[in-house]
Amino acid sequence: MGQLIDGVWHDTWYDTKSTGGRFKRSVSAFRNWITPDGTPGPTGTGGFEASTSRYHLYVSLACPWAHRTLIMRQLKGLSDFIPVSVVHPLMFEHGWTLAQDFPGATGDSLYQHEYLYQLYLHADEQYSGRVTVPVLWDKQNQTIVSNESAEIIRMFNSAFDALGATAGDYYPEYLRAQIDEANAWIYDSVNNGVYKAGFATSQEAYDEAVAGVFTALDKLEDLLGQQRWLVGNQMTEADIRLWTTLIRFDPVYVTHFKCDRKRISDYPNLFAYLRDIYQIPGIANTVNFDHIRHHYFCSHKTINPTGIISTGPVQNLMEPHGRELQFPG
Ligand SMILES: N[C@@H](CCC(=O)N[C@@H](CS)C(=O)NCC(=O)O)C(=O)O
Repeated sequence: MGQLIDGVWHDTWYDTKSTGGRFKRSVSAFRNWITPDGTPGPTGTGGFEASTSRYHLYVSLACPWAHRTLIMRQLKGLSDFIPVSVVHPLMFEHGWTLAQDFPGATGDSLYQHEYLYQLYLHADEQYSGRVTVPVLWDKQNQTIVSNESAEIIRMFNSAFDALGATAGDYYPEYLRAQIDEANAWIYDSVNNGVYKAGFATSQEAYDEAVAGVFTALDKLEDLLGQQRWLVGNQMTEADIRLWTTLIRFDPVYVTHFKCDRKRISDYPNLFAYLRDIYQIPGIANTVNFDHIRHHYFCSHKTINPTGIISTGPVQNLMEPHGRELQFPG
């Protein structure tokens, strides 16, 4: 765990001293967009035209933000267009590494970098900031298109459609306002809420964050008892974004991040919704509990110094969920 400052790696944990024990996630630095014709997207510069052979994705299978991009890549049938490199699940003094001594860790097939921070330096040798996954890489210009998962999934959703991506729009025009609204409160209270609880270094910061997590889960339980999906009557990116946190909740966040008032399996609607999405063809293959559990329990030495991995819950994610019958059409 660390960061780059003017192109030099520094091994430092998150600073919560200046924020009253509160964890604040920094803003992603590379914000360009792949578009069908290479024109600029909502942020960044142009020149990143959709292509079937130009882009590459670096992910951690442990990371909920990177997991969003893997799910959208799967749903949109982009696996042949956008190959993936998977980092090692353990993250210590060099940050994410491309070591291969863990099943499923692929190494860096493009440049054989040892550490992910070297990829950031490859893009910008003076880079300052955190070195995070996911990273969407442009092989042609040898640079980072984007390291913001929320924007990468929108590119995957539509930029490759004319090149043969699988049909399906997970950010349809007519639902955008509602999706944006759902994303905003779910990000703050759930996706990032569990991290705020887990990385809090004051009781007050923890109490505030964990209350937010469970107020939001109670609200979601109620909502998902009335409708199959978060927004409208189709699966959207809002579901993908919520789901990558839910799938990690019982196996990790309950114990490791002290989000232990309830488990997802204690919420009937949330647990059925979790299984509904898990059982969509191709989705289960994006989930790797070995990477997830090893990463969190072993890498966060400040909150779990022994590195002991808890025994974990028994969950049957293949149990029928019945939501298609509960919400027909
Ligand atoms: N806003 C980013 C956040 C990505 C992020 O924070 N990834 C974590 C892994 S779960 C990471 O790489 N952390 C390393 C660090 O902060 O040094 C996104 O959604 O893409």
